[in-house]
Amino acid sequence: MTGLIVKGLVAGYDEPVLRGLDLVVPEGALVAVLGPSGCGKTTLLRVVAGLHAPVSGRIELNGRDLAGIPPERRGIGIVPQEGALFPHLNVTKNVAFGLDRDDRRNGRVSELLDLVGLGDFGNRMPSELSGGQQQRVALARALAPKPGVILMDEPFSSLDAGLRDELRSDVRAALRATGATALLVTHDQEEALGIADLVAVLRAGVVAQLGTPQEIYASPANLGVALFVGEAVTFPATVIRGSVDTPLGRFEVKGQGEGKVLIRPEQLSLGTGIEATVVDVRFHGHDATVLLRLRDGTRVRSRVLGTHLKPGENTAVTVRGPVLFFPGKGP
Ligand SMILES: Nc1ncnc2c1ncn2[C@@H]1O[C@H](COP(=O)(O)OP(=O)(O)OP(=O)(O)O)[C@@H](O)[C@H]1O
Repeated sequence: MTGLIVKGLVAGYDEPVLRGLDLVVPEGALVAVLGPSGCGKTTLLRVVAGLHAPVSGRIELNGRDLAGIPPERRGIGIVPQEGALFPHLNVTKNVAFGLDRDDRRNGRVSELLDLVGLGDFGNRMPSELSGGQQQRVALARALAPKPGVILMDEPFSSLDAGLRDELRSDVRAALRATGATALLVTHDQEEALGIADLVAVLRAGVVAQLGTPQEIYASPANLGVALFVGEAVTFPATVIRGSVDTPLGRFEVKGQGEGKVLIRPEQLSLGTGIEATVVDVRFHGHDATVLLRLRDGTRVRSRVLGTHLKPGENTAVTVRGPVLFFPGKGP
C-alpha cells in the first residue's frame, strides 16, 4: 500500500508518549490526528519528519522505510503552527525555496500561488501578509517540491473563527487539486471532523480509532472516543433483554451488562415526550442548546435549530435515532 504507514511506534522523552501507535495515511488522503493537548501529536509529527528519534517502530512512506533517513531526504513537507516563513524572502522566493532551478522556471510557483488564492502576492514580504495569508504561503511552500506527505501541526490554531473556516476549505481544495497526501494534527474535534477524509483519535499513546468522520461520530469505538468527538448526554445503565431504562425512556441497544448509555444532544427533540422544564437556553447563532431538567431532577442538554423557549417554561423531550451503549465503567 502506498502512502504513510506507521507501525508500532514508541517514542517520547523521559517517559514514553507514543506507546505502540499504528496509523495509515492512504495516498491522496487527508488524515487528521485528533487528541487533547499534550497527548503527543507534535511528537508524532516530529518523529515522522525525522526530527525526533523513536524508541522503536517502523515508518514507511510510499513503500520506503524511513529509518536512518535524514529529515531533508524523507520527501516530507511541513506546515507549522504559524507559517514560519523566511522573513527576509518574498512570497515567491519562500515558495520556490525547496525547488531546483528547472522547477522554479516552469511556473510551479505561480501555479501554487494561484491555487492558494495568492496569485497577486508574489512580491509581498511575509510581514505584509495576514496570518491566514501566511498559512497559505506555508502550504504552497510545503506542496512545491511534491512531497510524499505533508505534515500540518494545528495549522489554523492562530486564526480567528471566520478565517479558520475559509482557510480550512481552501486548504482541503488545494490538497485535493494536487493529489497530496497529508497528515494534520489538531485538538479541535470540529476541525478534524470537518476537514479530514479519515480521523485518527489519539488516546493514551495509541490510535483508539481510525475511521471516516461519520464513523467516528456515529459509531465510536469506546466511550472515551465518543465523549471526545462531540457533546453527549450519558446515563449509567444495565442492559436487560436487549434494552436499557433511562430517565429519557427505554431503548433497545447492542451490548450486555452494566455500562453507559450515550445520546447526542441533537437527538433530543422538543415538544412531545417526557416532561421537562427549561433551565437555560444558550444561542450559538445557527442553533441553540437548551438545558432541561426532567421530573426526577436529571439534567440533559438538547441541541435544536431554533427555539422560543425560555428558562422556567415547560416542554417535553423525545429521543430520535439510535442510542449507543458502552459496557464497563469507562472511559
Ligand atoms: N522536548 C521535550 N522534553 C520533554 N518532554 C516533552 C518535550 N516535548 C514535549 N514533551 C512532553 O511530551 C508530551 C507530548 O507533547 P506533544 O507536544 O507531542 O503534545 P501535543 O499533543 O502536540 O500537545 P499540544 O496540542 O499542546 O501541542 C507532553 O506531556 C509534553 O510535556
